[in-house]
Amino acid sequence: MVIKLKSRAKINLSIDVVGKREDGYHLVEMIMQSIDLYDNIQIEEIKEDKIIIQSENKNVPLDESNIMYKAASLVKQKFNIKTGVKINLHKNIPVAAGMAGGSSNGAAVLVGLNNIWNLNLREDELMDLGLSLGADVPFCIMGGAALAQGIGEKLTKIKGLKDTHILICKPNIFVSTKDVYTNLDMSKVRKRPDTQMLLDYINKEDIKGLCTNMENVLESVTEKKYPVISEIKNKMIKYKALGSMMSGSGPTVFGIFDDYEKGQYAKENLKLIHEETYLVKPYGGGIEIER
Ligand SMILES: C[C@@](CO)(OP(=O)(O)O)[C@H](O)COP(=O)(O)OP(=O)(O)OC[C@H]1O[C@@H](n2ccc(N)nc2=O)[C@H](O)[C@@H]1O
Ligand SMILES: Nc1ncnc2c1ncn2[C@@H]1O[C@H](COP(=O)(O)OP(=O)(O)O)[C@@H](O)[C@H]1O
Repeated sequence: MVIKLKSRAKINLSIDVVGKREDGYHLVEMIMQSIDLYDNIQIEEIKEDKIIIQSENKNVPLDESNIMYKAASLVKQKFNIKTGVKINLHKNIPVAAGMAGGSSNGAAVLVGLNNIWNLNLREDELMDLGLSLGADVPFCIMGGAALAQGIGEKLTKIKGLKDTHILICKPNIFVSTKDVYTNLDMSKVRKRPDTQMLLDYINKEDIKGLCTNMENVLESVTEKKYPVISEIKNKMIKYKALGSMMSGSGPTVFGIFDDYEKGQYAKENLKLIHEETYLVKPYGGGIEIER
């Protein structure tokens, strides 16, 4: 059996850190939004008891460290499955970018194998399984838009963005999420988000209110190290984005536009310098099985 999936990226419309767990993981409050930028994944069942990962993207590991390998291995062990899978990944989501590309790929493999091996796991069971692969994996399974708490796994669905255009721009640097959290010093954070106020703006569809008040405390680490992030944010505003911010641990910067033409103009200009620039729409779902 062969199954094809769309594995979608996310952006964070806000990130606050409200505490730290004993194991070093940070307690967060984040507003998550799926976007219609996706990787294509094909999973094929094979007779041998093996997990084979293939990708044409040179930045993606093909060994046991690939989160898709970890997801398949977890399912095989938990359900004592003796056949294997060949997984092919076509990457469109920038790698190590703050857009949960890897987490989304892991989520897609869980959803795909649930289908291939008729495991009949409910979405909440898949999300519990996904948490052991990474803090953002449960959200990637659910998709749409959510308030994320805990370490990112306590999810409350929210309405999310609709009629906006989101310009994604990833400068050619690679950021480690672990390093960013490790170097975070909350006393150096200039401004923290008022999460409830942002949720109210989203609920009222007041995109301007959202855009002028979005904050990501992780910018204090990544933006300081890489000035190119501030440069892209300034350009987004110059090209008439309603607001611009870094996503996740970075380095991707996004800008929100209410007008397609303005977004397109900004894209054409930013793409001259930063190859990985995409104009996308918010998306209301998570992983999608292609029939
Ligand atoms: C920052 C965020 C915002 O959505 O996204 P990305 O930048 O990765 O896209 C997430 O919190 C990233 O989630 P995710 O990338 O799944 O994290 P994991 O793989 O579980 O953890 C990677 C490392 O980040 C740190 N980590 C992660 C999540 C969290 N709430 N606190 C942490 O301190 C831990 O040090 C961990 O070793
Ligand atoms: N399927 C995968 N796709 C992308 N990166 C992966 C994957 N599996 C493991 N990785 C590793 O995870 C790291 C973080 O990648 P990624 O998930 O794209 O970052 P982020 O969550 O910041 O967007 C990469 O540097 C890469 O080595």
